[in-house]
Amino acid sequence: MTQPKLKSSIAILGCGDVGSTLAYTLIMQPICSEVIMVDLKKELLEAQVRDLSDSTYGGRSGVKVRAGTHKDAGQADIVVITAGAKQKHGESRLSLLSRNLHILESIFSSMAPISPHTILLLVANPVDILTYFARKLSGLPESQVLGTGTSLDSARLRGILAEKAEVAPSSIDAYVLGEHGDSQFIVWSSATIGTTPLHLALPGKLTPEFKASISAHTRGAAGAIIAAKGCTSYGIGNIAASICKYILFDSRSVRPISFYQPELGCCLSMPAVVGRKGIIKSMPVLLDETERAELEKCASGLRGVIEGAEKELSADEQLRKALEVDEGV
Ligand SMILES: NC(=O)C1=CN([C@@H]2O[C@H](COP(=O)(O)OP(=O)(O)OC[C@H]3O[C@@H](n4cnc5c(N)ncnc54)[C@H](O)[C@@H]3O)[C@@H](O)[C@H]2O)C=CC1
Ligand SMILES: CC(=O)C(=O)O
Repeated sequence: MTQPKLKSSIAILGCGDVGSTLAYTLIMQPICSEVIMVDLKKELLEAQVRDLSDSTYGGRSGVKVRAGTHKDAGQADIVVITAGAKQKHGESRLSLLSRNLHILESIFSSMAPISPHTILLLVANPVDILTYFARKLSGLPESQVLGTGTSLDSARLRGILAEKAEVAPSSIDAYVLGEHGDSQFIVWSSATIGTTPLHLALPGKLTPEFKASISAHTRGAAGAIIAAKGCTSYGIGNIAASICKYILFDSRSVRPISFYQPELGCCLSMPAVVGRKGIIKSMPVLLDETERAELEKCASGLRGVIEGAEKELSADEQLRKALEVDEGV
């Protein structure tokens, strides 16, 4: 007779600023019974595990933190990928692609074989492109591969609109969709405060200038924080932990998440129901003409980036094969 599974484990690949903040958030809530930390930097890994473990001894969270290998990680309930280079001041997320795609490839070859039940959550940037390739490299069903996408941008949007409307952020229902990057767009047409459409809640304020300044704030938030402190970590730590909770608790929360969009040929954020099996279903979204055009433009840009990356991967593969022949492997 098989024993019931009592543990819920989350593996975090990359225990730098984002990975360690996520681990700390998972412990403090608490969201799972075990956090497995993985990093190539052995000293950093050990130090993070010791420091995070220290945070568990005084409280009642009961979460066990341990260092693991990539292979261990591949058996966890959720694998969160934060491993990768981060933007320097003035760099775009897309400029990280080549470095982080190679890291992603090496992660999947070290993790194999991945448990068929694992849910993958991509955080490393550019997150939509890496989610697309993680889907291919992992061999997991599409519904089990998701990226944090514009969840963080939507939280930032909530924050600024809450300030303008002088209400709690939790009362704002507004989404940033598309790319977690420069081509993201705000769905103004369906934004509400409570049940009140935004144009009624903020009478006379929704001018093109107001919208442009809110979009610029949301799009530029990461750059502004990185310019001053070198990374962003608390916002994404909380967002990634919440998504882990929706999964392990099968909460069926509707969030803007990056996942594969068959009709657009790429991964980008659209509202989805998130639960124990990952993306339970996508939620239809009503877009006006401008928003629809923004979505098409965003998807076409992402498809262009994917095509370029696919060429780079196939050139790498050819080079690898040629070297193997040369070396008589
Ligand atoms: N999606 C989002 O909203 C956000 C994404 N990010 C992204 O998250 C990523 C990580 O950012 P930080 O933690 O600040 O960077 P960091 O440099 O502090 O940490 C990255 C860690 O990954 C490790 N790593 C590299 N290759 C690895 C491998 N093969 N296996 C295991 N670990 C490996 C490094 O040793 C390093 O410790 C970046 O790509 C950043 O752009 C950051 C904030 C928000
Ligand atoms: C770094 C990043 O992607 C963010 O904070 O939005």
